[in-house]
Amino acid sequence: MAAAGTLLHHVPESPAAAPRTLSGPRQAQARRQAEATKRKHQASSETPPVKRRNEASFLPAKKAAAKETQRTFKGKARKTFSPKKSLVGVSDGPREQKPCVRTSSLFKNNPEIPELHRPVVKQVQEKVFTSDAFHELDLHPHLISTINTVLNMTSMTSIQKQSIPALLEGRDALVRSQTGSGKTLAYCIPVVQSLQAMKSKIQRSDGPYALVLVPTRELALQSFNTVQKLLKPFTWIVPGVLMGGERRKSEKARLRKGINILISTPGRLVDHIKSTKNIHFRRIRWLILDEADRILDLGFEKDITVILNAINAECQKRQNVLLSATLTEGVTRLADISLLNPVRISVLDEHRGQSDPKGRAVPEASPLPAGAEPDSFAIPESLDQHVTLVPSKLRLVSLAAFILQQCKFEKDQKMIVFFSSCELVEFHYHLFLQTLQSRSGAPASGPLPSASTPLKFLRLHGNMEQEERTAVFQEFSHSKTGVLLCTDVAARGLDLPQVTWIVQYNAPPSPAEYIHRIGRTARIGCHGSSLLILAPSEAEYVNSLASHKINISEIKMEDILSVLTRDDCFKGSRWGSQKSRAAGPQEIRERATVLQTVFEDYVHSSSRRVSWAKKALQAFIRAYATYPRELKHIFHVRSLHLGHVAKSFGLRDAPQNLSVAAVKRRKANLNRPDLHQETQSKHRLAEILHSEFSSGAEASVAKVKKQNKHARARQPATQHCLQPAPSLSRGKN
Ligand SMILES: Nc1ncnc2c1ncn2[C@@H]1O[C@H](COP(=O)(O)OP(=O)(O)OP(=O)(O)O)[C@@H](O)[C@H]1O
Repeated sequence: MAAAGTLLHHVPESPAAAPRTLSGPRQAQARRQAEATKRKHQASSETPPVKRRNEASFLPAKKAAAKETQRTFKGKARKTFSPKKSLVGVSDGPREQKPCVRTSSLFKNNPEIPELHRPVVKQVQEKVFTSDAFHELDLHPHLISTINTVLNMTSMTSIQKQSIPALLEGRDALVRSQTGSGKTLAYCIPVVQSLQAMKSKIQRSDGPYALVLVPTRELALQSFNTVQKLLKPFTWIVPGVLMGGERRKSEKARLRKGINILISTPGRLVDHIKSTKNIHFRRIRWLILDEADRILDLGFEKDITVILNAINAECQKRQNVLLSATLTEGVTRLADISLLNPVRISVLDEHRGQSDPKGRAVPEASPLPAGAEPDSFAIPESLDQHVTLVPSKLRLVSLAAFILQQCKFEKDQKMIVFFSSCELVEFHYHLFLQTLQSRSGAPASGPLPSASTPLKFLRLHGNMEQEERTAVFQEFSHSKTGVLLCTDVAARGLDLPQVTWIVQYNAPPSPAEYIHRIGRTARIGCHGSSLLILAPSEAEYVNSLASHKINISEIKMEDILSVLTRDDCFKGSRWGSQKSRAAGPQEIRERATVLQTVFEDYVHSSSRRVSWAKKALQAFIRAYATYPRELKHIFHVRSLHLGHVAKSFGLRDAPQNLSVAAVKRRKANLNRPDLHQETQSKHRLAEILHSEFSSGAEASVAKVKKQNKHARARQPATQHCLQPAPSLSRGKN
C-alpha cells in the first residue's frame, strides 16, 4: 500500500511519473499524455484568472462553481485522462513514480450552507469546587489521609460536599451534576466509610456488600481503580470488577473467593447470575447505578430487570444511589419505584443565583427547584462549544483538516472523535492511519511545516477484543497527545486526562449523549473545546440543542480547510513553483481536492477496500435511520444524497446496490404493515446499543440474538417492541 507521501501528487509532472503498472506502447502513450497535460496545466497556472484568485466566497453559487471547476486542475486532469484511460490507484513504488489519478469534484453541486441563526441561550452552570476540605467531614482519619495523600485532593467539589453527608445518613439518592465534577468519589467515599465502620468486620467470603453498575467496561475498570485506592488502609475489604471480555473462569474464581465491593457492567453481571452458582446478594447494602439514565435506558432494561429481581429475591433493605450528569424526569420517575423517599441532589445555577450570590454551592441536599427544567443540563463553564456546517461531500476532508489543524499544527492537543458505529470507527481509523499518520510530518516536498507534531491515531469501540480495548484506553489515558476515534462506548464517565478537543462527526441521538460526549473534556475545572460537524440540512439541530440550553458558536468550514495551505503535501500543481502566497479560496479548494484524492486513491486501490468503504457507508446509513422520532425531521435518511455521502467514504460513486437494497427493504416493509417503522428503528437502536455495550460474552450474545430472532419470527408483531422491565414498567404507565 502506498504511503501518504507517494499519494500526494495528483498530476504527473514528468514522464517518470507514469505509473509503473504500464509498459510498452501504452506507457509511451501515457507519457505523451502526461507531458501534454503538464504543458496545458502550466499554461493555465501561469495565468490564473484574476477573478478566481480574488474570489471572496469560498463556496460559490452552483453555476460559478461549475465554471470554476472546468478551469482548475480537476477539469484539466479530467479532460486529459478520461475515466476509461485514467490510471486509477496508488503506487507502492518509489516517490518519482507518481500516480496520475482521477480527481474529485468536491466543490460542485453542493447544497448551499445556510446562515446559522443560532439562538443565544444562557447555559445552566455549576460551580465545581467548594472551599470546604474533606477533613471537615465525619470520615475515618485514614480515609481522609488516603484522599489527601493517595488521591492528592483536599477540597471537596460541590457535588461531593452535598452528596457525602446525605449518603452517610443512609438515604437513597438521585445525584446529578455536570460531567467531570467528581461524582465517582461522591458515592465511593460514603460506601468505603460505611463498610469500614461496620461493627462485625467484613470478611472476604461474605460476598458483595456494595454493587456498582456502570454501562461500559472501561468505566468499570476506572471506577474499580478509584475504589481500590480508597481501600488502601482497609485491606480486609476486597473490591472486584466483572467487565466481560476477560475469561469468565477467572471471574468465577474471584467471585468464589469473595468480592465485597463489586463493580460490573450489567450484561456481564447477568451472565454470572445465570451461570455462576456461588454468586449471591444476601448482604447487599448499597446499589449504585452510575450513569443511571444510560443504564435504565432501552439497551439495558432487560439486564437491569434480571439484576433487580436477583437482588430483591435475597435482600430487601439497601441504600440505592443513581448518578448521572443527565438525570431526566423520566429516569427519576423510574427510579422513584425502586428508591425509598430519595433525596435529589444537584448543583444548579438557579439555586446558586437565588440563595447564594457569591456562587457557593448550596450546603444541603434538596429537591430540584420548581422552576428548574429537568432536561436542561449543566455544562462546564470552561468548555467552548462549536459547530460547523459541511456539505456531505466535504465531510471527510473537513474532518481530516480539523485533525491536522489541531493535532499536527498545534502543540499538546489530545482529541476524541465520536462516530455513530464501530464500522465507521474502523474505516476512518485505517484510512487516517494509512494516509495521514503514515509519513505524517513528512510532506511530499518542501521542509516540515514548523511546529508540526506527528499524528497518532487510536480507536475504541465495542467490537474490539477486550485486551486491545484496555490497552488503548490505558495508552490514550497516559498519552499527552493523540486522536482517539471511538463510538459512544467512550462517551460516558471516562476520565481521560488532558483531552483538549471533542469532535462529533456524527450528531448524537439525544442532548444527553451530546452532553456526555463533550463532557470528556473540560473536566474538574480544566479548559476544553468541542466541535459538532453537521450537514447543511441538519442545521436545525443547533436550535434543538438551544432548547436544552446548550449554547454553541459557529466555525466556518473554510477556516477549517484553510489549514491545508500550511502543508505543502496538499499543494495543487497549479501552485507548484510558487512559494508562500496568501491562501485564496481557490488554493484551499485545490488542496482539499488533493486530500480527497488521497483518500479516494487509498479506497480504490483494491476491491477489498472499496467493499469495506461501502460497508462503512451502509453502517452510516443504518445508524442514520435510528435517530429518534423527535429528531427525524432533521436527520432523515431521505434527506441524504447517497452520491455525496459516498464521497465522504472515499468512494467515487454512489454504490448502486445500496439504493436497491433500500428500495427492497421499503418494499418488504410495505408488504408487512404489521412491522411498525418506529418499532423497527427502536429495535435497530437497541441492537446497536447492545452490541456497543455488550457483556463481552460475544458467543452467547450472538446465540441469544439468534434465538430472539427466531422467537420474534414466531411471535405476533405487536410483541416485537421491547417490553419495559416488569419492575420498571409500572413507572412508565
Ligand atoms: N475533590 C476533588 N479534587 C480534585 N480532583 C477531583 C476531586 N474529585 C474528583 N476529582 C477528579 O475529577 C475528575 C472527574 O471526576 P469524576 O470522573 O468522578 O467525574 P464525574 O462527575 O463522575 O464525571 P462524568 O459525569 O463524566 O462521569 C477525576 O479525575 C477525579 O479524580
